[in-house]
Amino acid sequence: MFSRTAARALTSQSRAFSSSAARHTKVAVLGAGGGIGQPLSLLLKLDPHVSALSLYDIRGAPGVAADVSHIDSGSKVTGYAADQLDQALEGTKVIVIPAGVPRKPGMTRDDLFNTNASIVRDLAAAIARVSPEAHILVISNPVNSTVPIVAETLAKAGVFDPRRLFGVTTLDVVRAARFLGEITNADPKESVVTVIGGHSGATIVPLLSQSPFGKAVTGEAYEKIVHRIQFGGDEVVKAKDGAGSATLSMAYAGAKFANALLRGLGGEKGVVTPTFVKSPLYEDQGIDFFSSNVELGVNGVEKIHPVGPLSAEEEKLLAACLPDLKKNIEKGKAFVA
Ligand SMILES: NC(=O)C1=CN([C@@H]2O[C@H](COP(=O)(O)OP(=O)(O)OC[C@H]3O[C@@H](n4cnc5c(N)ncnc54)[C@H](O)[C@@H]3O)[C@@H](O)[C@H]2O)C=CC1
Ligand SMILES: O=C([O-])CC(=O)C(=O)O
Repeated sequence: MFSRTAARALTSQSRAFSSSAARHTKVAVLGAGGGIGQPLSLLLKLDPHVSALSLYDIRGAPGVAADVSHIDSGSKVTGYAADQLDQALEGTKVIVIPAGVPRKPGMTRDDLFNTNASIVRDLAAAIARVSPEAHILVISNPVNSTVPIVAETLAKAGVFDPRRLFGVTTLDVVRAARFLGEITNADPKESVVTVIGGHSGATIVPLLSQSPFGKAVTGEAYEKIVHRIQFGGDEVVKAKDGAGSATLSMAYAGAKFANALLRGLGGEKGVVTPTFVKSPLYEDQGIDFFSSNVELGVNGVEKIHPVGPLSAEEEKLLAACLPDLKKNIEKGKAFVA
């Protein structure tokens, strides 16, 4: 049993935590009118850490903002039209970017490069000018290339801080937990899987051997679940049959990652999740962006964790990942150079 003094101490500690976790952050969504942008804006409106929500798109953001702004949570929502990007970015601490075209059946994520590279570069250039200290969460595909594009654009402007740039790979982590839960009958909250590498096909490397549930999966079942995690995006593209790619699960994943970052920025300790960041882990092989578990804190990236022990199968998956990832990163950098 707690003594009265201990109970009082706990209460004041939890008050202190809730005040550090209270609404204090202005967040922008660039691409807020889209399939991801709309539900993501809704979920961010519900996040207790968000004090203001700035919704921008080249079309439709004021309407989405008017709609979301009626929800009875504490944050203030403002929509911005195509010619109001600078106003949308003013004073933002966290910027989430789901702007750009999605896949249709038969396309790879890399097929989106020609359209999305310039969209992301131009948004990054505006961020460099108006809100260079913001934390930037890149959802737009191909993530393996768009994150280096943002990094190079910020670097050109002299404002790149690797602690504040994140490729959102959370959907791979969400899928891995769900798919593993499905085959092991575990609650997905218990069947969490670290996913490393990048965000497309063979560059997605799930580390099932590090999960108590995952390490029990072997043989054909192992091959199948790895393939499903790597190509989960294709399942949705195929089922939507020309109407786009994952939007609702991605909005959930984007809000989940944003919440983790906001908790870290608010001073919560021990917030660790995979994300695609500038990373030293495979730099000796010319790969300077990589997703692995990252501790998020008051400055953004606090600590990049090593990948940990890998099974023989995972070593093979990683060997297949690295050359593809390297090409994708180089393509992004070359675009800005
Ligand atoms: N990282 C990940 O795990 C995932 C990434 N994606 C990617 O997210 C992106 C968006 O997907 P959806 O929302 O389904 O597409 P969408 O076409 O429904 O929405 C994209 C939005 O971006 C807007 N947009 C285009 N150019 C813009 C600009 N310069 N500034 C601001 N907004 C602009 C469009 O007007 C549109 O509203 C795609 O590239 C897709 O591949 C999708 C799912 C998962
Ligand atoms: O598959 C796509 O094009 C969208 C995406 O990145 C995903 O669902 O993982």
